[in-house]
Amino acid sequence: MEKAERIRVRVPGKVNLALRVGGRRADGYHPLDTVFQAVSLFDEVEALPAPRGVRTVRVLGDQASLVPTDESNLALKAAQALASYAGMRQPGVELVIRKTIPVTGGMAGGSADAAAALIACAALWRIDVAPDELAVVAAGLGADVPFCLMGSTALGRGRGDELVPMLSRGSYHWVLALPDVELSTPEVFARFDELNPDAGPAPETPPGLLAGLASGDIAQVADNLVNDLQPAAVSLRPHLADVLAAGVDAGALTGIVSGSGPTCAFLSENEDAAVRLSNALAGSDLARAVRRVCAPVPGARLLSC
Ligand SMILES: C[C@](O)(CO)[C@H](O)COP(=O)(O)OP(=O)(O)OC[C@H]1O[C@@H](n2ccc(N)nc2=O)[C@H](O)[C@@H]1O
Ligand SMILES: Nc1ncnc2c1ncn2[C@@H]1O[C@H](COP(=O)(O)OP(=O)(O)OP(=O)(O)O)[C@@H](O)[C@H]1O
Repeated sequence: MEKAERIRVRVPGKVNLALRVGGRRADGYHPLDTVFQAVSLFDEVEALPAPRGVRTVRVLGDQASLVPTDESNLALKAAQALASYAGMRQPGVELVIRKTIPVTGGMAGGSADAAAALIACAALWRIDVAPDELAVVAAGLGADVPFCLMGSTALGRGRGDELVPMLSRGSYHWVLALPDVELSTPEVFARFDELNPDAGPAPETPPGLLAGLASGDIAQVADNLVNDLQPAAVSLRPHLADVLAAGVDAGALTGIVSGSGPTCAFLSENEDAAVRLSNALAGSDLARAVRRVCAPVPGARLLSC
């Protein structure tokens, strides 16, 4: 009997090193000027053959119960979008998601699963799709999905889905604090609107950030991290201010809210400093979990076995 095909894709979460946000557009989205960096916190998506018309998803991991398994699951939506793009009629797939990226954490967890599902289903269904075409399908699924395909470090404009890969030197050691509070991305953008009623086009990414990334100067990168959604996230969840202060007190070069939050990301000088910081934060009761990651890492990739 032929062995069932087993396709696995690994995909990283992200932090935004700069997240400059402009005023709400007529379509409800906000213009962004952002620098994404993919970090070594990975979800895994497995695609198994299923009968024609049958598409299911199972989610495994600590926070699995927070992820829908109906057609609103972003990985299932990705499978559907790819089938439509390729003009296939009802191809089947059984998806299994192993989650490590925090759910509604501001690290693009659902977007990552969508990106991984695109690669996994393309392999399972033997669709020969060029990376730039896959990026178009990805953008239709959500603003962060194209970056989850690309990974590494990239500049994002438009809704965040118009990407240019960036020159980046050096290895970045982050400590992520996952506070025990919830925040939804649309809610944070809506609070941004209340706080910035006169916002115009997205402000520029600080030139010092681009220079620091190009030269691998971690201190310069740390000095130029910026997140325009941070005041909105902190005003909705004031606890985040305590988490940010605790990370800096415990030795981080600096700390920022990741994307729309609530995850707080702290940049450390080197790996030893990151170990000390993560121990200090894990010993506090400010976060439900603390993770140490490095960056940048590649985007969604097939695993060979
Ligand atoms: C906060 C970030 O993670 C930063 O990278 C992204 O901007 C959010 O990306 P995402 O979650 O993939 O976004 P989507 O799933 O496309 O949109 C979710 C919601 O976020 C808001 N949204 C998202 C992106 C953007 N440029 N402007 C927005 O206002 C909208 O309310 C939208 O309905
Ligand atoms: N495969 C999936 N994994 C995680 N969340 C999913 C998935 N499919 C749908 N969702 C839903 O999407 C919403 C956003 O979850 P997600 O984990 O992507 O948040 P996030 O990381 O804050 O997003 P972002 O950083 O892209 O704004 C939640 O309501 C979640 O239940």
